[in-house]
Amino acid sequence: MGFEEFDVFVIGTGTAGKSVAKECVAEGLRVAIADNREFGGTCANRGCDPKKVLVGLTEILDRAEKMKGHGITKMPEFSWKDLMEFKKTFTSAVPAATEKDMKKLGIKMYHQSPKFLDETTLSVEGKTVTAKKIVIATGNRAFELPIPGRELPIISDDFLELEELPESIIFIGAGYIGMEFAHIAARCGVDVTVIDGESRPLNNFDEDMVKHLQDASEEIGIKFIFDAEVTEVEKLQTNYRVKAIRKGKKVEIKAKLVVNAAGRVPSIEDLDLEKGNVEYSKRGITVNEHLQNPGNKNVYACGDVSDSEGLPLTPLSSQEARIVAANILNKDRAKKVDFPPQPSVVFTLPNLASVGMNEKEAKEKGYNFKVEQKLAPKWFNAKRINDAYYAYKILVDKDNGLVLGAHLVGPEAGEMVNMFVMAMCGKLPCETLKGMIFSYPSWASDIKAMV
Ligand SMILES: Cc1cc2nc3c(=O)[nH]c(=O)nc-3n(C[C@H](O)[C@H](O)[C@H](O)COP(=O)(O)OP(=O)(O)OC[C@H]3O[C@@H](n4cnc5c(N)ncnc54)[C@H](O)[C@@H]3O)c2cc1C
Ligand SMILES: NC(=O)c1ccc[n+]([C@@H]2O[C@H](COP(=O)([O-])OP(=O)(O)OC[C@H]3O[C@@H](n4cnc5c(N)ncnc54)[C@H](O)[C@@H]3O)[C@@H](O)[C@H]2O)c1
Repeated sequence: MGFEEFDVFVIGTGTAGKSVAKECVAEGLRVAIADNREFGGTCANRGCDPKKVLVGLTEILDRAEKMKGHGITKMPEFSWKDLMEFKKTFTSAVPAATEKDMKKLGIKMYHQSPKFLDETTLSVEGKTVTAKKIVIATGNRAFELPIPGRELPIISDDFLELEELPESIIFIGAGYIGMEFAHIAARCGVDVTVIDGESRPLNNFDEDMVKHLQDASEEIGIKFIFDAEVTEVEKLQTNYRVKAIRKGKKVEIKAKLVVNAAGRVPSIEDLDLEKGNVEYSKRGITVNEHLQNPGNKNVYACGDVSDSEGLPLTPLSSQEARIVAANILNKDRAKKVDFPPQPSVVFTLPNLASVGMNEKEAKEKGYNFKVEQKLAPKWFNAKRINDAYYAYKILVDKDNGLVLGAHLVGPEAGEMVNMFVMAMCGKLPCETLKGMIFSYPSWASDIKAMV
């Protein structure tokens, strides 16, 4: 049994963990990092980045489909196999490159889940390791459905590795993953059904915008079954059968493949948190305003795994990592979590994007606000590419003209929402936005007409 001492031990090599490790080692601290999977985390290996590479191809198919009869005479042909090869050029180098980077910086690496032995001691790879500060940045993992046949569906990690697409897929869950992957599959010719226990997709997004997305999804052939709690998955000879209860009645559907997109939960079960007096709940590692654990003040948590007000999204993982590093290093910059407006985008086609308050929140908080809302397919930007799905809902504070929330659906909503982030962070009133000069014709230039 060896014994090693560190100033900081980081658990998890995703966006959050590697940022903390790098900042701390740069300041001369002795830093170690551990991961029980390939280094580099979810976003780069099996999340945002590879997903968006696949979306890139479907953008071409979508554009071509919409321009059929307006100049496009033949749909482009595509090869899923070649697309996956292209995707691998983004992902396959990530683990080795991450390790090389860590090694160069002098960060000690471990390739196993550490377990707490006490408040400052961990056991990893057969060694006992002590650290003044321990950072938990283990992210989320797919939620295992508590139903018979739970082992039969694949998860998003596996979808992103599919050598070929099956002829039909059932997605359990109409959240981010279910909707984004359903769009990819449907545009590549798969017969797609999405089943969800709620009465609509993407429950946290604006209902009106989601309705447009649902219409667009149905237009590309996606079938939805709502209010249906999945109760069992069965393997048949050539298909899988998904059983659900919908409004008291049994529903059964079949497909060649089932994807579990029913949510993600904190990855904390291997850490023996009790031994380290680390407080946690089913939402993740409990943190105070310094992202420090109230049970064990030597422990910080950041990224998806922290039970903070930050959404489980990549930019929030970076933001939280900055705060944790600043606290460990005792730096002057923001030591308390203070989240700026958090944009969230579902990369379906059209994109669904949102930042700030919805109408219910604005009402509850007592704002005196107006709602600027429109379906805008006749505006030049959408019309020139023959896209029927372009809509917005902007909440404006009547007292000072500031944007309280922006909810968008459209081909470039994922980019446009960032303009609203700037307006909100910069506290720019609508009159100021209207007086700005934006390039034309560009999607951003539409913002002046939206506020
Ligand atoms: C399919 C998919 C698509 C997504 N698309 C987007 C998107 O478009 N935009 C966006 O903003 N967000 C997206 N996300 C979310 C985004 O990936 C996460 O918010 C982000 O990666 C979280 O970073 P993190 O560092 O907190 O955790 P992670 O990147 O998940 O890193 C955690 C690391 O900890 C490791 N680990 C877990 N348990 C242990 C343990 N016990 N011991 C040691 N190591 C452990 C894991 O192996 C992993 O490497 C997507 C997620 C998925 C699944
Ligand atoms: N574009 C992005 O930013 C992006 C993309 C993918 C994932 N993510 C991150 O990953 C997280 C997880 O995404 P997700 O799509 O897995 O989860 P989600 O929470 O967004 O959606 C899960 C859906 O599954 C449904 N569900 C759960 N159990 C069910 C059951 N038994 N029967 C029927 N329906 C059931 C829920 O009602 C919900 O609508 C997101 O919250 C987000 O943080 C982000």
